[in-house]
Amino acid sequence: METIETKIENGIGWIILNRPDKLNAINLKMLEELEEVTKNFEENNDVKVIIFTGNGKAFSAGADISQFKELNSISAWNFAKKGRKVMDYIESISKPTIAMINGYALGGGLELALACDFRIAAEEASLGLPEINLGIYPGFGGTQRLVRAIGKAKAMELMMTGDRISAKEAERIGLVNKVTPLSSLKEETIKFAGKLMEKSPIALAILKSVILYGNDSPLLDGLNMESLGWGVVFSTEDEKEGVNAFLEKRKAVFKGK
Ligand SMILES: CCCCC/C=C/C(=O)SCCNC(=O)CCNC(=O)[C@H](O)C(C)(C)COP(=O)(O)OP(=O)(O)OC[C@H]1O[C@@H](n2cnc3c(N)ncnc32)[C@H](O)[C@@H]1OP(=O)(O)O
Repeated sequence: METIETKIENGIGWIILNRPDKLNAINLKMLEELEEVTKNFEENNDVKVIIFTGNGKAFSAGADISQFKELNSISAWNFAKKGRKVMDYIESISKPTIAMINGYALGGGLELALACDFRIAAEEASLGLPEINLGIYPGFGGTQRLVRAIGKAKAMELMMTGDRISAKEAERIGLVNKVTPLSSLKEETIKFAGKLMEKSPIALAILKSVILYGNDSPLLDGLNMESLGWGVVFSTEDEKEGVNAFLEKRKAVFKGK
C-alpha cells in the first residue's frame, strides 16, 4: 500500500498511517486504503483486535489540506461523504478497535480515533479539532461523535475554538481511555489489547453492536436490543465455557464459537 503499513502479529492487526513527512495527513488514497485494509482485517480470523497508529511524530494531523485547494461545494461534499463512509465502517467493525495515539491527533486524525472503540495516548500527544481555523469544520463524523463521547459543552469548546489539548487533559475529559509515556505506549496498548483477546469475541461483538445501537436510539430501543443480544449470547459455546469455568473455579478459554 502507498499510504498505510499493515501487519498481523499475535492476534493484532496493525494499521499504521504512513505519510510521516506530511504528519500522516489523510488524503483520498489513504481513505481508500483504510477502507480496503479494515475490510480485510474484519474478515481475517487471525485478527482479533485492530490497532490504528501513525509512523513518525503524528497519529495524523488531519485531512490533507493541500487537497482542499481543488475542492468546490460538490467535490467537498463527496470527499466528506467518502471519509464519513470509511469512519462509519471502522466504527461498525465487529472486532475491538484501538487508536494508539503516538503524537498529533488533529482534525480528521482525531475523527479517525473517535471512530475507534478505545483511545490510548502518549503523554506527548496533542489532540484537537482545529478545522475552524481554516474556515471549515470537522467533516468525518467528528461533530456528532465528539459530542456523544465527551458531552456538548466541551465538544463545542474544542470545535469552536480549535484549541489543541494535551493527552492528560483529553484523559480528564474522557476523550482518551489511558495516557502513558511514549516509550511505553506500544507495550501498554498491546497489554490492553491482550485483555480484550481473552474475552469471547462473539460476546464482545454483540456487546459492541448493542452499545453503538443504543447510543443512537431512544432508551427503550437500546434496552430491547440489549435483551435480544443477551438471548443470542446464550446460543454460544463461549457462554457455556464462561459459566462452566466460573463454577469449576478455572480460567475460561473462549473459542469464538
Ligand atoms: C472534506 C472532508 C472534510 C474532512 C474533515 C477534516 C478536516 C481536517 O482534518 S482539516 C486539517 C486539520 N488539521 C490541521 O489544521 C493541522 C495542520 N497542521 C499543523 O497545524 C501543523 O502541521 C502541526 C501543528 C500539526 C505540526 O507543526 P510542525 O511540527 O511545525 O510541522 P509542519 O507544520 O512543518 O508539518 C510537517 C509537514 O506536514 C504537512 N502537514 C501537516 N499537517 C497537514 C495537513 N493536515 N494536511 C497536509 N499537510 C500537512 C506540513 O505542510 C509539512 O509539510 P512540508 O511543508 O511539505 O514539509
